[in-house]
Parts: sequence; C-alpha cells; structure tokens
Amino acid sequence: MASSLATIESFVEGAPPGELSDVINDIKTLTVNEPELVSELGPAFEKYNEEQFVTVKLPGSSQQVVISSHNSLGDGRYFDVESSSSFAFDHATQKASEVQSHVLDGAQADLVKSTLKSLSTYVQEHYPSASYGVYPTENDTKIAVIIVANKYSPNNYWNGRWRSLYIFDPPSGVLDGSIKVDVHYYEDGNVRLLTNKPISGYVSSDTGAGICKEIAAGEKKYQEELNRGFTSLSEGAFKSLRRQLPVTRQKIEWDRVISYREFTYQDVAEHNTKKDLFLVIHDKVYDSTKFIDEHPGGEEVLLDVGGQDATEAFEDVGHSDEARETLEKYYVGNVKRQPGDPTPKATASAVAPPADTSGAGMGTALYAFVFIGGLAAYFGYQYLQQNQEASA
Ligand code: HEM
Repeated sequence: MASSLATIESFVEGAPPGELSDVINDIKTLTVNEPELVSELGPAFEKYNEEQFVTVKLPGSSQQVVISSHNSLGDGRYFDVESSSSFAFDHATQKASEVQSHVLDGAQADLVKSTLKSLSTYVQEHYPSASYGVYPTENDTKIAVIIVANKYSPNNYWNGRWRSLYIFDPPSGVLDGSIKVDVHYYEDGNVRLLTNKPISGYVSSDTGAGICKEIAAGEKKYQEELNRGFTSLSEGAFKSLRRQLPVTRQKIEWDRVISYREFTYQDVAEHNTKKDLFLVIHDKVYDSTKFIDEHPGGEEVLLDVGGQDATEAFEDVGHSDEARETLEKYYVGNVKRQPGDPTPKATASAVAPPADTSGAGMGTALYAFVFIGGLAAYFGYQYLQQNQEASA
C-alpha cells in the first residue's frame, strides 16, 4: 500500500502544466480497486500546488493570485499582498474561499510593496499574461519574488509553464533565483521538456525598482540564450532529436507505442489474408503482414494460422531465439481472452514468450517522459516569442 501511494504521489508531482486534473482522472482509473488511495493524496497536491506556483482567482475578484510556500500561513491558508487579503485554499480542487483582510507589516513590508509595484509594471510589459507575487520570507529577513505564466494549447498538443523565483537578501544585495520552463508536447508521442536556469545577481540600490531591474536583465539574457539555441537547431536536428533517447540512443517508435492495444479474438480473426495478417502467439498479437514474404518457412504455413492462435504451430517448429526476436518487431498488442476462446495447448518446449521490451504498458501508460534538454530551446523559443510579441 505504501509503495502504491508513493507511486501515485510521483504521478502527481510530475503532472505536466495544466494537466493535473487529467492525471487525477488517470490515477482514479489505475487505482479503481483501491479508491482510498486518492483520498490520501492531500500532501502530494499541496506540494504540487506550492512548487508549481498554481494560481487561483479569489471569490469576487478577477485577479489570479499565486500559491507558494512563501505566502503560506499554514492550515491551508495563504495571503496576497496586492489585495491585502488571506484566503483558504483547497489543494485537491484548487479553489479559494474564506477571504479575510490581511495587512502586511514587518521589517520587509515596505520593500515588498515597492517591489510589487515595479514588478507589476515589468510583468505587464513583458508577459502576455502572468501572475506574480512578492512576499517576506525566511522569518522576514529576505523577500521572495515569484512570476508564473502558463500557456495551455491542448489543440496544438502542448502545454507550457514559465516559473521564476528570486530570493533577495537586503543586507548583502544578493539576488539568487531560477527560471524553470516546463513544456509538455504530445502530438506525436509524449515529450516533456524541463529547463532550470539558475540566476544570480547583485542589486546595488536596495529598492523595488533595483530588484526588478536585475530580474529583467537576467530574464532578458536567458531569453536571448534560448533564441540563439533555437536558431542553431535546424528543423532536421529537431526532428531527429524528437525521436532519440538520450541514454540508449535508441529511437523510440512512437507510432507503435501509441497504437498498442487490446484485441479480442474476433478482432484478430478479421486479419487473415496475405495483405493483412495477424497471428496470436502466447497471447500476444503480431501483425505479420510485412513478414510473410520473408518467412523462411514460407507463406503457406503463416496463412494457415492467419487470424488465429498460432502458439502451438510456432512452438512445434522449435523456432530459434532469432525467430523469437524477430517476433517483437511485429508486436501490436495483447489478446483479451474471453470464455469460449481457443486456448493454446501447453507445449513441451514451453519456452518463455519473447521478453516484453515493447512497452506494451505504454499503450495505456499515461506518461512516458523523455527529457531532451536541447529541445527546450525550441519550445522555450515558442513560449518566449509570444512574450516578445506581446511586449513589442
Ligand atoms: C510471425 C511469426 C513467425 C516468425 C517471426 C517466424 C520466424 C521464422 C524464422 C526466423 C525461421 C528460420 C528458422 C529459425 O530461426 O527458427 C522460421 C522457420 C520456419 N517457420 Fe517460422 N516464424 C513465424 C511463424 C511460424 C508459424 C506460425 C509457423 C507454423 C507452422 C512457422 C513455421 C516455420 C517453419 C516450418 C520453418 C522452417 C523450419 C526449417 O525449415 O528449418 N513459423 N520461422
């Protein structure tokens, strides 16, 4: 049970931008036999919402406010400096309620407010749509500056999020932070791109305008880096990277991965001609159409068992390991046995079916994340380009 919870918590943690509710629905499907697991996900939702700087509209307001550990008051309540309010936030439904007045005071209050003012101008000038917040942090000794912009484009099969977080230390003038760009692209497969760019600077004037000037310089530099990366990445390189695994350097056959499915015997039986030939061997379905002419044992024997369970015939011949490896190339899914369907006889050679390296699970698997750093430039460019256009 504990490990199931840890597994589904990791699904929540890795939910792509704007897709948390899809992930929750998928988790419900996967844990249909253990429905209580979903109710134990409270802490995982809280962590996700705070780390992703999820935004929420307060009742009666059109402005989005940010959820983060820096503006948490504990007990599920958060505060917003701009509207001088605090509110309860439900991490599972991502809804705000119980708004109350919350006036900021303390050592950093003035700097927080002046930074907020300058940040508001910067964000409006440079982002088409973004939310932001400035809060005292680390026991009111420093200030945290957050900018988050989401662009969800499910019709074009991608969703993206820009998150920047800066911590300013007034005594030293040091501004440390990072910009994280997270893009999920899923038109022809499932690619997740994450970049994390650390930013470090020094603010000479201890004012909100000085802090924002430094932030603007860091973000501009990063945008230029991404643009340069993009122009050196030709369309051809983009295409080949998209299908390459960085570690094994094996190409992913996305078309096959996404088409793995479950067949009934009736489905399989429809594929019994030379031009369209399915075989069932050890409950796996193989589309042997392209293999017919290459089969060393001839086409007749394959056509004889076309659209049927060929396990026995296959095993009786005593096919070599090489033949079993060849099988994997033609794997298209699994057969779902129903009462009355033929069952293959146990064969004397009962050799284990081919290793399931196909990723059969991935047909229904929800998230096959491939991290390809170089591509981030491409997506980052698209994302930032909009910022540029908006600010042009
Ligand atoms: C897609 C499924 C199949 C694949 C990938 C496959 C592959 C091969 C390969 C690679 C060989 C060469 C010998 C070896 O390496 O074992 C072979 C030979 C042969 N296969 Fe298949 N086979 C398949 C299905 C079948 C089925 C269903 C039968 C039904 C009887 C069959 C009958 C034979 C025969 C009779 C030979 C010739 C053996 C010989 O002359 O030495 N094969 N097959």
